[in-house]
Amino acid sequence: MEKINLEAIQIAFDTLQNVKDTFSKKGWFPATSGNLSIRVKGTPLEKNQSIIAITSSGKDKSIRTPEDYILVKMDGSLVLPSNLKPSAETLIHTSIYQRIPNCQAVFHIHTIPNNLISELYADQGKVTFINHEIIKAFDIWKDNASITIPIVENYFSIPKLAEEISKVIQPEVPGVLIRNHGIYVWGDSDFTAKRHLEAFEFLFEYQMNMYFLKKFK
Ligand SMILES: CSC[C@@H](O)[C@@H](O)C(=O)COP(=O)(O)O
Ligand SMILES: [Zn+2]
Repeated sequence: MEKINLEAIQIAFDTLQNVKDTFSKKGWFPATSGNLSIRVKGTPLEKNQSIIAITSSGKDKSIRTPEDYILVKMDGSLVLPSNLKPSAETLIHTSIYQRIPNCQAVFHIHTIPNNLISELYADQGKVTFINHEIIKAFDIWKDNASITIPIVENYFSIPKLAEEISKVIQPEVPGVLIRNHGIYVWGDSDFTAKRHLEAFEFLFEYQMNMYFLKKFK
C-alpha cells in the first residue's frame, strides 16, 4: 500500500463530517439515504490510483459516530481491512472520479424535488433550465444561459447504474439525475460540489412549483 498522509485523511473525514451535518439539517438524508465522498489530498489524480474517503453504508446520517467514513480505492476495495461497509453505491463514486479527472468531491442525495423532476422528464432522458440567475453557480456566464442535466433509469445493479451514469456524463454539467432515486453531483472541491448541489436543488424546486402553479391557475 502506498503511504497516505494521516493528516490528509483527517482533513477528508472532517470535511465529510461538516458536509454531512449541513445536508442533514436540510433534511437531505431521509431514511439513511444519500452518500458522500472526497478525494484524499496527496493521492495521485491519475485514473485508478486515487483514494477516496466515503460514507459507510446504511448509517443514520443525522448522527455522528466513529464509523461514519472509510477509505476506498478506485476499484471499490478497502484501503485497510475493516468490518465497516463502504456505501453500497461506491462504484458510482469511483466511476465519476475516473471519468472527471479534476473531480475532488461527489455528493448524492434523495429529495422530493429531485425525484419528482427525474420522473416528470424521464422520457426525455434530460431536463433543461434556461434563464435563471442561479445558473451562474455552474460557472456559466452569458445571456440566455441554460443547463441540461441528464436522467438515467434507476437500475438495481450498481455496476450497471455506474456504467449508465458514466455514459451520460458531460464534463461541463456536474450532475446526473437517477429516475425516482436522486442526484449525483461533483466538483473540483467540496465547496464547488456543494454549490452545484444547492443550485440544482433550487432549480428543481422552482420547476416543481411552477409546474403546479401553471396547472392550477
Ligand atoms: C435507504 S434507501 C437508499 C439506498 O438504497 C441508497 O440509494 C443510498 O443512497 C444510500 O446507500 P448507502 O449504502 O447508505 O450509501
Ligand atoms: Zn441513493
